[in-house]
Amino acid sequence: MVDEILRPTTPRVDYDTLVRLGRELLVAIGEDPQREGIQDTPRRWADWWREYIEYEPGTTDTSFTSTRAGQLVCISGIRVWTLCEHHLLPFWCDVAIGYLVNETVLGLSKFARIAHHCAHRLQHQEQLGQHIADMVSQMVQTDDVAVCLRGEHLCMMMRGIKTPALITSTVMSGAFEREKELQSQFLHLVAPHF
Ligand SMILES: Nc1nc2c(ncn2[C@@H]2O[C@H](COP(=O)(O)OP(=O)(O)OP(=O)(O)O)[C@@H](O)[C@H]2O)c(=O)[nH]1
Repeated sequence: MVDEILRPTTPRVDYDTLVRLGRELLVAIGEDPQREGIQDTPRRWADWWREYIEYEPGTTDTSFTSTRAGQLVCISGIRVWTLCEHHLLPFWCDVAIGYLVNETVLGLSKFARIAHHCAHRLQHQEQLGQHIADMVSQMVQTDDVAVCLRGEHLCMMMRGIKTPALITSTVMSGAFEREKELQSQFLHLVAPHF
């Protein structure tokens, strides 16, 4: 299973510690954890971390035998939310994935499951793109994989430089790296979603 290769086991949170840290966080920012309205906030905060970290993507590897190799398949418009590893603030990314069919055709929903699976960790955008490309590549058993991401980072929007900005990154492997025409075709086909 590819999931096991890229991420040996689903990580587990230390829930009780998270609840305690949630309480300490409130105190550290000058709040009274006993104040009405935030008494359950440490528990909710721990729940959110658990939901995020212990995310289960479901089955990601249903595949079929291809009748003919060479088709370009693109899946775009997948939106994921993830967390910037520098500031622990969210960023969203719209994800487009393309591959040249070899012998294996992956179930269409699995591309979105893979993208969400890869999103549920701390990282930066370039890592997210590479994780998705690596996992898709193993699933479809070819290096001919392209991934394009466009994202907006709260660590740039609501703090620091405080500017809206869209960040686009790409991963081009195999034929997508070698053949500029194929690369352009992929980017043209997924462009309406960006
Ligand atoms: N390449 C890349 N950089 C990121 C990503 N997310 C956050 N960063 C950047 O990580 C850098 C961290 O820089 P530091 O100078 O250590 O931290 P900082 O003082 O909070 O930086 P500012 O955001 O400029 O205020 C910043 O430039 C962020 O914009 C990402 O997904 N990819």
